[in-house]
Amino acid sequence: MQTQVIVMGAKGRMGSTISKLAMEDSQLDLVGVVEREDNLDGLDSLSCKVDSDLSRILDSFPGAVVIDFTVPEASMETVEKCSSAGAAAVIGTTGFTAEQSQKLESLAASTRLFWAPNMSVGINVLIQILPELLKSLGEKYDLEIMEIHHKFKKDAPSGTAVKLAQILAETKGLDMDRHGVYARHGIIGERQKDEVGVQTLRGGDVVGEHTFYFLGPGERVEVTHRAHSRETFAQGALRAARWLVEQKPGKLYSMADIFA
Ligand SMILES: NC(=O)C1=CN([C@@H]2O[C@H](COP(=O)(O)OP(=O)(O)OC[C@H]3O[C@@H](n4cnc5c(N)ncnc54)[C@H](OP(=O)(O)O)[C@@H]3O)[C@@H](O)[C@H]2O)C=CC1
Ligand SMILES: O=C(O)C1=N[C@H](C(=O)O)C[C@H](O)C1
Repeated sequence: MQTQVIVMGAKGRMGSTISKLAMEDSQLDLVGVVEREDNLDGLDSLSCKVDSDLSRILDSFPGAVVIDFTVPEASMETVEKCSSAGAAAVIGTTGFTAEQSQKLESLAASTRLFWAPNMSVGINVLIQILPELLKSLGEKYDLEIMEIHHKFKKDAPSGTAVKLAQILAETKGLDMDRHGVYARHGIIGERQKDEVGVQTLRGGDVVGEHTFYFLGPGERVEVTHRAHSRETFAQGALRAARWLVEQKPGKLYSMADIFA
């Protein structure tokens, strides 16, 4: 039985990649794509329903999984529509406010919802193992994170850096709301022991690069993840869609649930 998928933002960098791979996946049926009213041309090659209104497509395919890698305000609208229609949603969008994230958590009680800021295997394996590395290194090792992305990226720091910074900060007994340092400039004085620095670089066509620095006495450990193609994220999103369709509402699922 094929899993029906609907892709939001089908002309976007991620939406177009996900649509392409969905068409090539024998376990999936790309039944619809959504783009803005004034941007619907050139999508006929996808051989599926093309519309500017998700609800109209969901009327035809109520059992579909909606995949949304767009912008926060659009993704929130997607989730609301899926919740009303009883459809499942895989969200890859980053840059949500705290309120929007809370809304996703609350809607997940009654809607099959999946959100991950990075759907590559590599980053999600690092989410599992970096806390243990940091614990093993001990409290003398300062934590800093740097991320590099293409010049078109609208949010900063990346959702990946935000998520891993919080996880690793908590491993050190810290909290990014209090201990996060996102810019350093001028006479800043000595680095405090309880700082966690997150630095952002933007330029070129970098798909996504994250380096985690563990800086200790006389040595440092650096762990870098480099995404070479958006297909790594798209394959993760399609894997999540195949998995989510079999789940029940109850929590905001993430890649850790698939890896479990
Ligand atoms: N979780 C993960 O693994 C990954 C997450 N991402 C995240 O996915 C998101 C999208 O990234 P990317 O594909 O590079 O971005 P793009 O800008 O290439 O695509 C965004 C899409 O959203 C659409 N869009 C923008 N604004 C609106 C709106 N107000 N209403 C409806 N649709 C809208 C755009 O449509 P239009 O073309 O008409 O403007 C476009 O199709 C980002 O948040 C990024 O961080 C990216 C890669 C991996
Ligand atoms: O905007 C992107 O491109 C990416 N965004 C995600 C993030 O913000 O972490 C994931 C990936 O790094 C690519």
